[in-house]
Amino acid sequence: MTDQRQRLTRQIIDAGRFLYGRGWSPATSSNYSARLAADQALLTVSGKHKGQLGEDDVLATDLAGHSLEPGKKPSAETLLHTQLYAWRAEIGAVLHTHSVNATVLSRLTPGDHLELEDYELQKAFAGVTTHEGRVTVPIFDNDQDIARLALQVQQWLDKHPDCVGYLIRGHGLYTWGAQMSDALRQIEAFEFLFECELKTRQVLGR
Ligand SMILES: CSC[C@@H](O)[C@@H](O)C(=O)COP(=O)(O)O
Ligand SMILES: [Zn+2]
Repeated sequence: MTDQRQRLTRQIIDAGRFLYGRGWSPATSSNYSARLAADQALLTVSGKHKGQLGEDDVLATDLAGHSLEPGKKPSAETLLHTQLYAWRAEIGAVLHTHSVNATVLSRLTPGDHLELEDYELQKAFAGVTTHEGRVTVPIFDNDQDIARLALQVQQWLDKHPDCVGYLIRGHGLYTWGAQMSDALRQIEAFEFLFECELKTRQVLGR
């Protein structure tokens, strides 16, 4: 194994322990990845408990989502990762989680997006420097046809190049960053903000 693969594998395993520990990756849900090379990603295999990943529970793919390791079963949502690496050369890590708050908020929000505004923590997102602005989070209807879902996502990204993450309704969150630490920071920020949104709605009876 190359040093680079070993380092990224460790980051994925550690991310899984952390995200499972926070309750954001229950019951084998979620998938994680890191860019292995300009034209390759390293992704979690399908169906594993994400709090108990081992060194063999990742595989390399090309950016069209094809496995480069035939003996291993790639994540069902591989394409949702590789499309991001193909979209932006600066993306180095992608995380997908299934928290209660992301799931409930996406179900309670009608329409195709959610606006986060006036929160200081918006500054945890790449490119955001003030609370005085809106972070728009698209919400795509869930779809078991991942290629079709990836097409919807791509259409949004092409029109909104500053997008920092998205929700899939009743399913979960995708976000990304230059490094694994950036993607983890954004997951935490989204989770904090989703909880604020849900609590605010509860208090206001909305
Ligand atoms: C355990 S249900 C969750 C899955 O259907 C899927 O949404 C998911 O996040 C994990 O799929 P995986 O194929 O393990 O990467
Ligand atoms: Zn999922």
